Amino acid sequence: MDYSAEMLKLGDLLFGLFSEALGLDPAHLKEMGCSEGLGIASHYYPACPQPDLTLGIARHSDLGFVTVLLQDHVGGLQVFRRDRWVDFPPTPGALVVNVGDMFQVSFSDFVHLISNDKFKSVEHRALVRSVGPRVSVAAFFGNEGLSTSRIYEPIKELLSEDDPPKYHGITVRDFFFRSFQKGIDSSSILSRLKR
Ligand SMILES: O=C(O)CCC(=O)C(=O)O
Ligand SMILES: [Fe+2]
Repeated sequence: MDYSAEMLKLGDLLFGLFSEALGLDPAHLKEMGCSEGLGIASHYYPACPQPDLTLGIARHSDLGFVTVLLQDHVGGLQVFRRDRWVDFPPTPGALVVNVGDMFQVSFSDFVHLISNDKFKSVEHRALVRSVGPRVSVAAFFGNEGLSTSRIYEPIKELLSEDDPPKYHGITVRDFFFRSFQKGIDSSSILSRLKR
């Protein structure tokens, strides 16, 4: 409960900063409901005797607006960048966002969509290790439980004649539904919402 409450505060702060980074009013993304629908998933990856034969979590990008991930010291998270998998090693005490031990923020498919490609969602996966267990805690903003009929589409203020909308709008619920139909480890549903 405490963790969720702190995450909600962090969410307000982050979405304020992301709004400003997009050149929008600081309250813009919060007013769109982006900091709502918090879902928290805790992962437990046991030590694996043959880590080369499996994965902790397969390649994917997160679906909601933003994910804040807390990971322990074991490591295993990888991010897909410039056509290769890059380790995202835990740095004890390092603050990527100014809270807790080791936080990192990844943009999810929905922020990708509403920002019209200005923020890009990041594909990632987690390996397993022969040492462990490894524990991580992912806080997802814009979780499937966000039951609103609101259609999320590229933000009008970010569009121009030279920068037309790249995606069709969709509700959070439909977005999750269609993504779960396709399963993890296949191309993002964003490609199917392209105009
Ligand atoms: O455990 C990790 O490092 C990644 C977890 C993750 O990607 C997720 O929960 O979406
Ligand atoms: Fe993820």
